[in-house]
Amino acid sequence: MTAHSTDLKTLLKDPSLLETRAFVAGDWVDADDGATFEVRNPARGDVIAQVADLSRAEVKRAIEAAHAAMKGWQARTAKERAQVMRRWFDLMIENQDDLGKILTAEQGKPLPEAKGEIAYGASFIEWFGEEAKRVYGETIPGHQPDKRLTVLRQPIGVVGSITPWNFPNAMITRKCGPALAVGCGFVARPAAETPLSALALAVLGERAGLPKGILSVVTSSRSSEIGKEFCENPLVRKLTFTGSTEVGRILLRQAADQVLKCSMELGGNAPFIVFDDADLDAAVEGAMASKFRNNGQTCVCANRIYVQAGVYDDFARRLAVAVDKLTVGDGLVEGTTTGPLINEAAVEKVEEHIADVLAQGGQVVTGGKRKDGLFFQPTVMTGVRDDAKVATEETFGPLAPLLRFETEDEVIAKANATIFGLAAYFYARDVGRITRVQEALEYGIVGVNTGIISTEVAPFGGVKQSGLGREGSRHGIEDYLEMKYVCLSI
Ligand SMILES: NC(=O)C1=CN([C@@H]2O[C@H](COP(=O)(O)OP(=O)(O)OC[C@H]3O[C@@H](n4cnc5c(N)ncnc54)[C@H](O)[C@@H]3O)[C@@H](O)[C@H]2O)C=CC1
Ligand SMILES: O=C(O)[C@H](O)CS(=O)(=O)O
Repeated sequence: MTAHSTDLKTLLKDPSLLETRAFVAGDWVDADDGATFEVRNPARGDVIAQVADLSRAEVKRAIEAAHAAMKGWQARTAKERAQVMRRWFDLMIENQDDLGKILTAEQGKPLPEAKGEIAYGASFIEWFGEEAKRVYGETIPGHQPDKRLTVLRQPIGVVGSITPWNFPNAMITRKCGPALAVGCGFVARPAAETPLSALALAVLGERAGLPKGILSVVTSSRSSEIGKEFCENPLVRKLTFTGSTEVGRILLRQAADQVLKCSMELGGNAPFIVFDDADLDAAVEGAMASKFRNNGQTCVCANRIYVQAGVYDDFARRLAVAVDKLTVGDGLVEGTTTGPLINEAAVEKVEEHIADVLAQGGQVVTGGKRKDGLFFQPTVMTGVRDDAKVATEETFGPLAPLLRFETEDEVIAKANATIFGLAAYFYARDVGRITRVQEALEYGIVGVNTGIISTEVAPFGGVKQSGLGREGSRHGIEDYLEMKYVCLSI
């Protein structure tokens, strides 16, 4: 670990963005029992903050306050709510540099990438502020002469939100954007690894004019306890979760008791397919973007790279050259392209996947070893078998495993042979092949000749065991609305 500590406050233009109290019912509070948990900088290992460690009692108060605040918030017009959301967006962009530094300090991604996440996260606040003005109802021709039928679309109610550490800003705004824009109350429980970005978001939301109590950020190290409060509290009408499929299953089981409506953005195992008619330079560029963004810690990262036999060796060589240009280091240091992994378990997972490929006779082309602390060499491996752990489990780290294939039918079958179905990518130029492959891949998102697919204007989400529902786009607002059919007899 780097010796020097991270004195975050001195790095910020506005140190008041570095909040360590929880935001409950419109007040900044310590935990009732004064408990706190540590937040560490994964690049340096030092403690950068002690944050309020809430229990269910405080979360219950936050839920009740969100429920109470909805009446007044829903009484405002969609335009008035949109104006608050727009101010929130503007404040995020004005403070992008500070928000980026806070994010890099607690999550590790390089500052340019962190600032990119702030812009991406802010785009959901902007987008759904606008979308809220277009939540239309319906009139339906009556089934009897004296009947007038209408359909209303109303805010679902209080939303409980649980999010991961890998995108500590955008994963929250992708949820609270639509929820708050339509008039819901929102209680966010961020990952304990990265609470500071969520708290800074609330500081700006309060400044933008969100009414007292409509948004809470309940920081806690006791994730399962908070999850149970969300699932068991009768005032909660919606649970929205982003994280692993394993935890998604736990929450869905818990939510079943109240038949609680859930949105789930879960794990992935993205295939990245390079056909022999691909533009190899473009394919290398796409693989670099998809595989090594956030040091491989995204649910839509290329997890298995299939290369058609005729271009396998050439692609492997070109990819290794590009990977060797990456600069691993502290995300707050200029020039760093690749930060640390989030924790020791993440490092060990990458080591386990590499060892497994080697044990099966595969080779390391470049990288392959951990560096000091939580840093890891970006790695390319060849000779990877279809039954390797890296082909069936999500690595969530900087490992690019290359698997060889012969035919289109063979690679589609292999790409689809997983319980996951979030993102898939392929590079080809033949229009018939592009059409056939994009239709045959069983995924919620398909990148064709691109490795980056994320945008607020398109529906993000998975099929199979990668999730339920969609976030972003005009569809993303549906998860925070209920439909009411009114049958008027005249
Ligand atoms: N589909 C998507 O958009 C995304 C999926 N993921 C997936 O999540 C995993 C990596 O992120 P992690 O944060 O490690 O995932 P995780 O599933 O371990 O944790 C996600 C969040 O759930 C909380 N949590 C854990 N156990 C819980 C429980 N029993 N009850 C309530 N909350 C609980 C954690 O504290 C964290 O805030 C990977 O599998 C990745 O693919 C991560 C980000 C986005
Ligand atoms: O958590 C994630 O991995 C994000 O959903 C990926 S993205 O939205 O930034 O592509």
